[in-house]
Amino acid sequence: MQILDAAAELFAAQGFPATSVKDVADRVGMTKGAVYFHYPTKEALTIAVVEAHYARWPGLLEAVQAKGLGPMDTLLELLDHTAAAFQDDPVVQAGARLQMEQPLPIDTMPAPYVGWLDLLEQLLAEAEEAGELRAGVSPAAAARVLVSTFFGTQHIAARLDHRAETTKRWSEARDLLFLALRA
Ligand SMILES: CCC[C@@H]1OCC(CO)=C1C(=O)O
Repeated sequence: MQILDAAAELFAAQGFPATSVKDVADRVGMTKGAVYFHYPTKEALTIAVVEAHYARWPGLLEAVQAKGLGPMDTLLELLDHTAAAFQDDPVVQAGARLQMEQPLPIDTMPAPYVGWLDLLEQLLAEAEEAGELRAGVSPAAAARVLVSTFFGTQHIAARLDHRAETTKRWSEARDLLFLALRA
């Protein structure tokens, strides 16, 4: 197991305060010194986990775009796979929990939400170009609604059922939202 994966599992399960570098070292079967060789501080390891959370999305987007779907279906498929990642991927789960806990100075952590706001606005603008977005719907406003809804859905899933129902909860929100978004 990689150090980052072990840290993600611990951060996802018990959060930043309750997780020590020693816990990570024990989980990955290394000494603390070996972990510190790769990540000089707990804070550096924390930032690396949050960065790894965001690094998941470009590859997922590429995989979905390779299916050659229309823009609106690409958007829908991307968010469905993202919901599955929040349900099953400890790195994604750890990044989300760390962004909620904000254990480090705000300017040392990646900015939350902005990557998704930009990407979804771009995909919705492509949908508008293709005549797939309901007339009068602003891609920027729709992106904000989608990000807020997705964030809230994954957060509630985390608090109410340890993320076991994330994809089910997202599909409920998705079905209603896309009724309003599709032309
Ligand atoms: C896609 C909704 C936004 C997403 O949900 C949890 C979280 C963690 O902060 C996110 C982010 O920062 O982009």
